[in-house]
Amino acid sequence: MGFQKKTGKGRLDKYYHLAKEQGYRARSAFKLIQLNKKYNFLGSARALIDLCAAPGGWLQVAQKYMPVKSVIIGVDLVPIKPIPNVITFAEDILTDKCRNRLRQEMKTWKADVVLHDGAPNVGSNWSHDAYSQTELVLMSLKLATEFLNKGGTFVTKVFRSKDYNSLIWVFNQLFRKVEATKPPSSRNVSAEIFVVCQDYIAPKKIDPRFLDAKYVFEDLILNKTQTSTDIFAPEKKKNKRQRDGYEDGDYTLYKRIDVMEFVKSRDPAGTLGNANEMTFTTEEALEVAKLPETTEDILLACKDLRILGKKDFRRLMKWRAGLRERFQLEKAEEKPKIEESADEDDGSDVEGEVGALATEEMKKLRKERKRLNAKRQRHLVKMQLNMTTPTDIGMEQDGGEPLFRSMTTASKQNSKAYSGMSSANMDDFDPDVDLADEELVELGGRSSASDDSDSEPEDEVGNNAIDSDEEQRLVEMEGEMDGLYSAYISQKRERDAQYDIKRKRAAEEEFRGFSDDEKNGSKGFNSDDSDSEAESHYGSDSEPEQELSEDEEIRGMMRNAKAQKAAKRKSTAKVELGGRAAMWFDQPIFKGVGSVNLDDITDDEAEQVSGKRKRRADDMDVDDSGSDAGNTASDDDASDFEIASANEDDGDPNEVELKDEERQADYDLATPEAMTMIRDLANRKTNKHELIDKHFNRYTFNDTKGLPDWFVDDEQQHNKPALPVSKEAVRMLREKLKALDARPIKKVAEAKARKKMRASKRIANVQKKAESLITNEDMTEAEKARSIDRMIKRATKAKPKEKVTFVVAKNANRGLKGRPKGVKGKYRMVDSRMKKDLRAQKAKEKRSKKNGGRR
Ligand SMILES: C[S@@+](CC[C@H](N)C(=O)[O-])C[C@H]1O[C@@H](n2cnc3c(N)ncnc32)[C@H](O)[C@@H]1O
Repeated sequence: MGFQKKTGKGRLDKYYHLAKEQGYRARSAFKLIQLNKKYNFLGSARALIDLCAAPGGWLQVAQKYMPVKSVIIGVDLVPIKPIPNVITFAEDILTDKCRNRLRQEMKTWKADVVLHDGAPNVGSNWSHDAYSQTELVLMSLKLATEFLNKGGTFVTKVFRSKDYNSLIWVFNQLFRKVEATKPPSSRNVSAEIFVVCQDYIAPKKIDPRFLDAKYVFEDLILNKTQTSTDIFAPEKKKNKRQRDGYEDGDYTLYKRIDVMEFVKSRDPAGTLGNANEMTFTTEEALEVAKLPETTEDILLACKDLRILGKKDFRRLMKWRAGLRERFQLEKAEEKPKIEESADEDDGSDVEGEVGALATEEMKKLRKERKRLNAKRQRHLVKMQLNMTTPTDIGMEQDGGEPLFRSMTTASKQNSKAYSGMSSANMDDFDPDVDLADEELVELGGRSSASDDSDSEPEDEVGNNAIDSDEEQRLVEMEGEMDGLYSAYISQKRERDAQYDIKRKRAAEEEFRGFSDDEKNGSKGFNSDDSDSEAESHYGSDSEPEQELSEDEEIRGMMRNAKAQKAAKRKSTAKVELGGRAAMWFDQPIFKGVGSVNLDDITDDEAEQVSGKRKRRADDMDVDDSGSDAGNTASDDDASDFEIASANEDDGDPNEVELKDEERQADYDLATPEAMTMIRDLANRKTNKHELIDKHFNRYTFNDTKGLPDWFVDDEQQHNKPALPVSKEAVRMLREKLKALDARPIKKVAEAKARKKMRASKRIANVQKKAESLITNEDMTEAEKARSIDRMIKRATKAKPKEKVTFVVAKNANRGLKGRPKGVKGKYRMVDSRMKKDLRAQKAKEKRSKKNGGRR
């Protein structure tokens, strides 16, 4: 489908093109442009050091935006192609050699700005890269403390990783203002964040531990109860520093899991929410892939777990349930418990006796309950057949135990059996296994069939009960699915940095730093909407504890989800500190560090260049968040799948200003091109990014300045890319049009409706008359039938067309206004010519009929 430009990072986006057009060596140049636009640190700077500067994009920007004759020094591992008025050299910034060289170049000067955009040469070992990056940041900070003027600015790139908070804390010790932000030119998929540290304090003495990686990163311990935090407060679970990549705290990596991980997981919703793709790699998984139940839809859903709609989610859960049964996972998980209880029985003799007595007692109790349950089942059925009333049942309750409470509980238990998501399988039911009360009730219908004491034929009764239970189960399952789905959504959101960025962009049109969010009490993350949403899902928290059976997986999953939610609510990135760090972290300056937010900046720079360009593809974006999400609804709600609007992504002011009607027009699916795009999006043959990419061509950034208006208009009208059109889309559109054509025009439809109404009135009249006729005892049946027949004929007989009298407008009738004398009924004024013509035409028609149609 069309052309696709791909690079290692996924695509060549508009900033790539912009950079090319403006002669920047790297697209990253726009990051500095946008950062400077917000913080304006280049305009007044007289000396700047760029650490990790190759190929020199940032140096070019610095040279352009700083006053002439400023000192600009760039260093990188690799040599940098010369830039006028910029000093560059190749060194490793981690070495003393580099520091000495910098001292040499700076002489007595101090820098106003130190930049650091370093990134280790990314290899396959992500954890190593993330670690190296953090080291680079700390080293560049070290260099900054040496070379920066008091009041100077340090700009650094950091990755969202476990060490993020620690770094921010250190920055806060040395600078008066620290803000984390993500310029629009930084890809959302990238884990990078830029931290702008302003107003260097320049303390006389700096505690060396501030800049010591071992000290800075090892002292943080996260509160154990915290299971998840926002994307800026990644969790840490161990006292020791974990250099194992982003698994715990960072949610930006593309994560693949094997399907069996999902199948075996006790928290399938969380597992789905945490991953991007499920693959069939293990032996078991390959076997699963061959199964007939592993349908095309399942495979598709596995491919992109980020856009699972409710339907897909449900499908995956059911598929998982089937697989768990196939692999007998439920039984496997249950067995140890049974064995355990057997072990417990091997106690001392006294314990054995007590145990035996208890067992005896239990048996009696169970028998009694079985009997009771059977009775209740019968009553239920009777009630369903209107043979009794609910009060009858209530009267028969033993010990005031409410029947319906038990039934509800039972059905709750049943729901797991129905959904196949847990261990209780009706077919596997063994009456000898020690059952929970609710389970007894649940299976009452069945067990009573084998209970001799209740000799009544109960097969039917049992079935009916099961049917009604099944209905309940269905409802329950739906409820639980909703809960699980929302757990999946919230897990996904937590992980999904993109979501937060989009949300922020939608909420804020301005490029602002995280200090604004601090003002909001870090509302953005800690009191995430999803929480309240989740609360509503788990609003039934008031359910009595006992109703939660230990072994149920669904309940387990629900509990997990609840716990996650609860922890998330509490998770204001509560950090527990060890040693002296606790004191430091208590300082007011550290407040809010745990709640750093990403910000977005407007994309004016891009707009300037791109002029009036319109990206129709962006407008084609579908926003489900009518679901979750917007998407949020969309999201939230998930919409079934989420493609954020172009505005959210790009902050394109032109598009923000689009009027509703214009949008309407752009969203119209009246063209086969639009229909093709939407179909491809919906069928996941393409995605938003591909669509956007496809709409960039070599004319995209053509400057229209200075061109005559007629030319620009002409271009706008005719210079459009030829969009792909699929046969299917054309067919659908044609059908749509056909259906439209088939509709009668309004006036005809109204006339037909009037006719119909008149006819139905006549029929109603006839009916009335017929009724009175039937009760007439003076008439014989034959007479009645005849007169009804007549009435019907009269009512349905079409009225003869009223004759139209033609009046020739001559003599007294010439120029007459109003009805001519002596003419009754419909009339029409004609001149003599017309009358003759009509007569001639009629004669002609008559003749041609006589001659068999020949003239
Ligand atoms: C993203 S690029 C910088 C791009 C630059 N800001 C620009 O606009 O052109 C990251 C650079 O960091 C450099 N780098 C990584 N580790 C380094 C180190 N230890 N010392 C110096 N440079 C390093 C890499 O060579 C790479 O050129």
